[in-house]
Amino acid sequence: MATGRTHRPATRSRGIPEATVARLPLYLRALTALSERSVPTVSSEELAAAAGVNSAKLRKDFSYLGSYGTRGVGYDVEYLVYQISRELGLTQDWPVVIVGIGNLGAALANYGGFASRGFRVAALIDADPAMAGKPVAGIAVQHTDELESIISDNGVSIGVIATPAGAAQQVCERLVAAGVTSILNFAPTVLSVPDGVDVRKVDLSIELQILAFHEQRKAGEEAAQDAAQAGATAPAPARASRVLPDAAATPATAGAATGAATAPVASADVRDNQGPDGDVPAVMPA
Ligand SMILES: NC(=O)c1ccc[n+]([C@@H]2O[C@H](COP(=O)([O-])OP(=O)(O)OC[C@H]3O[C@@H](n4cnc5c(N)ncnc54)[C@H](O)[C@@H]3O)[C@@H](O)[C@H]2O)c1
Repeated sequence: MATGRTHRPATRSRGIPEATVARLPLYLRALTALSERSVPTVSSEELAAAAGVNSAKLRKDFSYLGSYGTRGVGYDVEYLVYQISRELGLTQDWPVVIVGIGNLGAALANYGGFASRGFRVAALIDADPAMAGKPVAGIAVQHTDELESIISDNGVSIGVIATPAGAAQQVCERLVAAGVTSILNFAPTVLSVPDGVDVRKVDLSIELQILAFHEQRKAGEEAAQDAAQAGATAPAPARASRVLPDAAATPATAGAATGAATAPVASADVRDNQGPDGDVPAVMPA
């Protein structure tokens, strides 16, 4: 993938930790909002609060970009927008194809946030012949028969998969064979790709499960506080048993929250995506 190695030291693009890269879009979003309000400079504390990150982490992250701010003044908003955009490769146009134009694919196609961040939806592709030629978000859907020529004609390197899980691996293989080297996968399945191909996976049901985990922990903490405030009169074993039933209810809570809020994601999908990670971002490596 073109990342401008000619004008940047290779060590910089390689030396940025993945966790920092994952936070750069958060900084960029906060900085873009400041830029739109014509705010010229921002302190690390203000920017960290706006991005939801701690300020020491932010300063460390920006040191990887070679950006240290000015003491007493802060960071130059416009310059930082440019620096982060360049680091993320957003100073160039990225044509993207979306494959699978059902509920989710159509919603993604209609999302204005891609274009405003440099991702141009070059084509919408679906296997259903009845969809061919139908406009979605102002773009005529094309049949999968044309997938290879669409990729090469538009120089597409990023593909979005929004097909049912069962079709995703085959779609992925066709995309990769046609020249796509980065895939954003919404289908609830793990994709196998050759070396050199990056896959990121989005799973909202996992996010809901993480929220459910925090909800039950908060409930547990509140119960423990109540028990502590109740004081010496209550016997210790009774207090302990008051917290435990909530914790035991966690799996059911997570399942219910997921099923209710993400109707398209079947319960089998949720099981497929449960992993050992304690804190999985909305977009994660596949
Ligand atoms: N990651 C998430 O948070 C999240 C949320 C919602 C849905 N999903 C997943 O996204 C996918 C799509 O969901 P949906 O509700 O839009 O489904 P949908 O049934 O509405 O749409 C799927 C589309 O894919 C097309 N399709 C099927 N096989 C294809 C193939 N081989 N090549 C190209 N197109 C093909 C179908 O014709 C259909 O238009 C599902 O896998 C679902 O589980 C993920």
